Amino acid sequence: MKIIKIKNGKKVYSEDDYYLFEHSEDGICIINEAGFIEYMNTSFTNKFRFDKKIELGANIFKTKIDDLIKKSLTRKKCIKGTLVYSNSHGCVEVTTWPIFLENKFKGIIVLFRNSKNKLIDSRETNESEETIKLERYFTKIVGKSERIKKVLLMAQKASKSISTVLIRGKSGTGKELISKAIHYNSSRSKGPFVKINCGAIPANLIESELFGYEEGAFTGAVRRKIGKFEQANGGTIFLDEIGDLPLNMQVKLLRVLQEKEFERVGGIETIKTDVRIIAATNRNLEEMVENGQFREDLYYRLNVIPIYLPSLQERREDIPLLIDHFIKKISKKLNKEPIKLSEEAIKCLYYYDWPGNVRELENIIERLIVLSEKDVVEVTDLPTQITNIYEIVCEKEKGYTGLVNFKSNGELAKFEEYEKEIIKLALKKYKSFNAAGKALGITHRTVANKARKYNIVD
Ligand SMILES: Nc1ncnc2c1ncn2[C@@H]1O[C@H](COP(=O)(O)OP(=O)(O)OP(=O)(O)O)[C@@H](O)[C@H]1O
Repeated sequence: MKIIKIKNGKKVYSEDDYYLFEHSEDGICIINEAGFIEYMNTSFTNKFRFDKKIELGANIFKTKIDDLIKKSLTRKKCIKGTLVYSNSHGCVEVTTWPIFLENKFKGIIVLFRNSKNKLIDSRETNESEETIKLERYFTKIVGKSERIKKVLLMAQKASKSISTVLIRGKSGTGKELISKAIHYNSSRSKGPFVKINCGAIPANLIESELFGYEEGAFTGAVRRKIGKFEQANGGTIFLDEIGDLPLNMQVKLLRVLQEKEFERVGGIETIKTDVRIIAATNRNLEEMVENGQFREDLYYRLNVIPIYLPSLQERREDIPLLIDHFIKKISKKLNKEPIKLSEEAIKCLYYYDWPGNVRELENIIERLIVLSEKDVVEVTDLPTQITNIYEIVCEKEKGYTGLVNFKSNGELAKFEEYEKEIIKLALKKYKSFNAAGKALGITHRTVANKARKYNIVD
């Protein structure tokens, strides 16, 4: 019996790995860690596939496959439940198991079975369902991972209050996006949303930027200027990079937070303000407080509702969805045909560490849309900083599992075995004795000698 599988983005026929599953009455589906369907047995295809988009190579996050299954993948957990389908198929019992190979999450196996208990007419799971639904502005923020869902629910709750919010997270994780969603989902949405980047304005100008100035306040102040706090009256002010605010300005900000009033630079009139404050930073404010660089009282005033945005690395399962989102968004903006990425190219993006987070992903997709001349973008079309990491991941998948767990039983191997693997890896990655030697900090002659010794080259 022939079984179709997907390997490296291509359909291949195999009689080996999944042969036994073909004899099962139960529907069986295997989904990899990035959400791609790698295998479906005949029973699943004939009896349990209720959405045409559920096919080999499809990503489950783009199908109507049940949330229970998506949840099992994002949580890397076993989940049992009864699904009720509105058509003639009735109740189906679903069980999922996470697959771990050498402590690395590889995906899930999903088993579908017709339920004998026809009386069950509501879904039962051992997981508590999220009862709160995301509202309009938050549904636009892409992400299905548990971590981002928690952030969005917290941000939605924050939007219903007037308390100060402090958003933490590395650059490009979406802090500004979340703060806008909080504002536009709040009762202040008709008021202005005003942003100021505290890190981008020189220390001597920040006071007049925040609070404005009166005519003649300093040389060059030819007429009165309204500051950001006045502009934001009735709305929200977003203080980005709050950790960069100089200490003397921190005192003034504290007064606005406590008394809701300030004076323009060079002015005597006290101005009342009605502004909701959302601050953001990627700096460690707690450490700054300890070192005396950030006022403790201001820290507590700001940190009323803390929201931590995870890096993209911490929620890799959102990468395929974000890729899809940016392809649609950017190709529309640039008036270009949407590109397609091969399954392997998506996997490659999945394994990259994304130091610049979602912004970096957005920029890469834009670059691919602008430069791509092919129908399908392959791994070789991706920037080398991304493919280098992928090569190492592939090496690991082929058996090289890192120095400590080099042997499958977890024991250390002989020193020479490590050396051989390192030389092999370096030559594969850098192609020449010279470059490999440079990377390893040894001479090209040593690399060449060792490569011969271990029969890596003739
Ligand atoms: N979950 C998401 N869904 C869709 N787009 C996102 C998401 N997260 C971030 N983006 C996009 O990524 C880009 C960077 O986001 P944003 O400017 O909000 O990050 P940031 O954390 O404020 O960055 P910085 O700290 O550098 O100011 C923006 O174009 C934003 O629209």
